[in-house]
Amino acid sequence: MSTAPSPEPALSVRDLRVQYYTDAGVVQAVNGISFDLMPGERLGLVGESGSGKSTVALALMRMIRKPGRITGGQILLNGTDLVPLAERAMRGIRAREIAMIPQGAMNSLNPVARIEDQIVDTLEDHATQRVPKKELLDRARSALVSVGLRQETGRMYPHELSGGMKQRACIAIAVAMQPKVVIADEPTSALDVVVQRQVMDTIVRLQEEMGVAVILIGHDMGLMAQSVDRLSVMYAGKLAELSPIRDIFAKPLHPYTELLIDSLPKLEDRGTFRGIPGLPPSLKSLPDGCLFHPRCPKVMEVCREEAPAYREYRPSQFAACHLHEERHGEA
Ligand SMILES: Nc1ncnc2c1ncn2[C@@H]1O[C@H](COP(=O)(O)OP(=O)(O)OP(=O)(O)O)[C@@H](O)[C@H]1O
Repeated sequence: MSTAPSPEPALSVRDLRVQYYTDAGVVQAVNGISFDLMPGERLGLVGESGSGKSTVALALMRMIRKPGRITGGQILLNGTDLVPLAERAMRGIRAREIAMIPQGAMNSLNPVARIEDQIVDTLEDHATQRVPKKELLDRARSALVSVGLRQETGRMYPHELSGGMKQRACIAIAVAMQPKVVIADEPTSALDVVVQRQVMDTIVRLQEEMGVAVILIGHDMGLMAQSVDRLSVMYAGKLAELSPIRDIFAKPLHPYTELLIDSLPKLEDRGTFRGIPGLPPSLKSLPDGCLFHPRCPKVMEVCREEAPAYREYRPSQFAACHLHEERHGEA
């Protein structure tokens, strides 16, 4: 029996660490995370506010600024580790190979420039050779059409666009260079639910048409459920779990994932809100053992002392939890 070789990941992240050196102490924002993003995959990244999601996104783009620094790990894109790359080399990769729709992007559009000119600027900034303006404009306009906007939208200024249109314009800017990896940091926040769905559908459709690999960052597991192939759950700068979307809802490995799923609003318990008791730890002084142990309903003695390893406990399901370590030992 022959098995087809599995494709090379579009992006491989290994033991990535980022710290912010603030006057109040060192913030350990990303504490050693590892994952592979496969070509054409949609990978979700959820977690509470402050769990380090945006820091991961910025690190992957090599855009961490002072007082922050990548303190360890590898980011492998087409076999090249981006971490030690000189900024000059990185400039040739950003937008062309890996692009980001930053958090709040739609409010950072230049208010005095037409939308198509903003796309042309990005294309010009990252072009390796001089391209005639007419061709750049054509590419900008087709990027707008690809995100479901009319070509004429390109002649408009940001204030003439609705929130959903502005966010689509930002997506057009990110995909105009046809990168292999796109990171969308909370692309639907500040939009109403109907427009959220439309923007998410646009990202999914574009991903399918372009075959690009996408990392979607957000809070809303429900919205993610309908849009991603696999979901990763971040807690206090680490990955608690990464599983295919069906498995994560059907049989989550990590108690934190279970609690996140339980806290999703359900029709049958209208009016009640089930939150997760307690607060995440301060990233300036992390607890010993498992970072989730002070809030974990299934805490065991070992969880207070030893950090659990992040492993593949079931086929394609990764987690860091001693509950499975025991079973692992028995197996
Ligand atoms: N420029 C900075 N300087 C100092 N600390 C920072 C900086 N940026 C982020 N942090 C800290 O790093 C930690 C992770 O922040 P990050 O923004 O990555 O989290 P997040 O999960 O994206 O949160 P949110 O969902 O609210 O965007 C937080 O404790 C935050 O206060």
